[in-house]
Amino acid sequence: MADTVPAATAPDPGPATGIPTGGVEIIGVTKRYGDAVAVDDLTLSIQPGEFLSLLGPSGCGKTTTLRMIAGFEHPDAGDISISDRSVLGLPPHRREVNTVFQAYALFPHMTVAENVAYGLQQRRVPKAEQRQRVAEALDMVQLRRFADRKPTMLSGGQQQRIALSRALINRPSVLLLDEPLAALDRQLREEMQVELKLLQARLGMTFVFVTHDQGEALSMSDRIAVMREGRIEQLDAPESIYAAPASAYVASFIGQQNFVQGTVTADGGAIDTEIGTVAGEWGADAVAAGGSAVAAIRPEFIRLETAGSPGVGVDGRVLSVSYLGETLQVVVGAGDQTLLVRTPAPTAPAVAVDDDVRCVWQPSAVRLFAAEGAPLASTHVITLPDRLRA
Ligand SMILES: Nc1ncnc2c1ncn2[C@@H]1O[C@H](COP(=O)(O)OP(=O)(O)OP(=O)(O)O)[C@@H](O)[C@H]1O
Repeated sequence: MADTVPAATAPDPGPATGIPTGGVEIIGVTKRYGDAVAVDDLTLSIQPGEFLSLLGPSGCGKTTTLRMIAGFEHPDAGDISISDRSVLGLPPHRREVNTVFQAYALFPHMTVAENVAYGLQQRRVPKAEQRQRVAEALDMVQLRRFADRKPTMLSGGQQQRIALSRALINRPSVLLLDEPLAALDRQLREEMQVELKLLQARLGMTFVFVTHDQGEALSMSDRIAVMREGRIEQLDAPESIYAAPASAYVASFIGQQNFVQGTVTADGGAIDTEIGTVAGEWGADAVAAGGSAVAAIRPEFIRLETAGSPGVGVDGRVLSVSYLGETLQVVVGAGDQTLLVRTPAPTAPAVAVDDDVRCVWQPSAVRLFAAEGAPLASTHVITLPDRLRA
């Protein structure tokens, strides 16, 4: 995320071949920096017109992957093709891509229209055509009325939309976006997410979007590639990643989870834990009987009932109740384990701290995974106050 240089201009699309433009094939790509492997034998096929997000924690190789597609970095091994042609060895400006960075780097002394026209000017596109294309590009982001203003007279969100229209004006087949919304405040970011998705659908252009924000990836993407240490851990539609994560890592990275550690039972379909036997469905590979595993239950899949009610679950005591607007968040202590429960506020049961309750869930909502060696990234862990342990 260090670039402050406007994205390179893209050439006009190649000759019509009948092959839809904008597909990206990454085949067995590795990138090393000294001894560190930033991207590790990565293979990924991005469809023309797809909105694909690369999602993962800092340092997992998202930006390096994007920069190799753009041509700012070069793989040590493997191949990358765009619209069915290998781009290895091609400089950024000869690829059918353009990039939008987090730092939008608009020229402050130029007007909005001059900023957007910059790439066309460099390519000596005739003035009349420049004017028409700038107007079109500003219309795409609904900012034509600001054409004569200086960027400093606009909000952060408007400046980012100008950076977008500057990247779109050369009609790239693929738009690469490296955390373009990270600098915006939350409300603006959410508005821009909707706008970006609408724009992408309208243009039918391939978008490759780098983010470490799972909400952003879930709300915009056709598919999400969850990355870990230079590799793809899971590639799937947002709803599949959310409902059926393949590993505890993916489960911990997308949404919130209650993780309960245990040992796989003899029949292999459950784990024995501190809060009893928890049955569920295996994420990817099942662990053999007696092995260490973890059960993951999302807060919104747990229902609160009165203590002693029937149903699969566990009895506990309410430790805290927080009103979050649309939802009520309740933390329940059961032995040394705490469970986070989230329930729609309008239909939430009336519960208060120290109430005895029963947390109930459907076994089909529980995912079982092999226990990870390292602690899970966003494992829900709350230390019980001593007074509540007794
Ligand atoms: N120019 C470089 N020189 C040395 N190491 C680098 C360089 N660029 C990236 N790396 C290393 O490669 C790994 C992957 O970095 P990369 O920037 O692709 O991750 P990322 O997932 O995009 O992280 P972030 O979200 O923080 O940008 C990291 O360990 C990083 O330190």
